[in-house]
Amino acid sequence: MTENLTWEAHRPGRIEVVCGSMFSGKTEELIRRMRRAEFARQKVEIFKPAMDTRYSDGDVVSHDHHSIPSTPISSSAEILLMSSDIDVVGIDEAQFLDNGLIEVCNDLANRGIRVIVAGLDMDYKGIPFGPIPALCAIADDVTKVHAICVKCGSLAYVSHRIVESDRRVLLGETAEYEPLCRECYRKATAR
Ligand SMILES: Nc1ncnc2c1ncn2[C@@H]1O[C@H](COP(=O)(O)OP(=O)(O)O)[C@@H](O)[C@H]1O
Ligand SMILES: Cc1cn([C@H]2C[C@H](O)[C@@H](COP(=O)(O)O)O2)c(=O)[nH]c1=O
Ligand SMILES: [Zn+2]
Repeated sequence: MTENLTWEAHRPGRIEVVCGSMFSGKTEELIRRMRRAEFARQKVEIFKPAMDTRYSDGDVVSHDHHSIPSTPISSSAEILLMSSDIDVVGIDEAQFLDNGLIEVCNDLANRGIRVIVAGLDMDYKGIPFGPIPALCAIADDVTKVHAICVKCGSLAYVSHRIVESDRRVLLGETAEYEPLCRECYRKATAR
């Protein structure tokens, strides 16, 4: 774990990215970091794309049903408008937000705000997803988390879609996706 453990005491602006496949623990890790910031009496605000209505309209909810209140947004620019006077900004499901998010996160960090972004690094085809790759490039810290491959038990690296659809955005959970390792994904998608 490369989280900066001295952050609570010093409060430099920074960008942290938590990325990985579905079920890898991104949301749990985001909630953990936000709760620790609250214990440190930091003012926190969590955002998520309004279109992510999977478990709740308002809360960020993990697959294990841990939750934290959030503000749904339709565009990354709304984060800037709502972050004055905030110490720590959290953003979940950031792969669904527009590329303006990269500049927004930079602006916030340059103002001294700690920004924690969680999102899918790749879509179901294994292609880098939305603003996440660029955010990894400019981040001060990147944590890649891993689910367990449901076929063989090794570390998963990608989310395999198990329903018929070639839309990039398709909300879902275990009925629609399974985390697989490279080898099992290759076998599952071989024609
Ligand atoms: N194959 C799996 N590997 C690891 N965790 C899984 C798996 N399937 C379900 N889970 C559950 O998902 C939880 C992580 O949920 P969450 O933080 O919402 O992940 P993410 O945001 O990365 O999709 C784990 O604590 C575990 O209870
Ligand atoms: C791979 C992939 C996923 N999605 C959707 C499915 C879920 O609603 C979210 C990911 O949520 P999680 O917290 O990471 O489990 O994204 C998608 O729309 N397209 C994809 O390719
Ligand atoms: Zn496997």
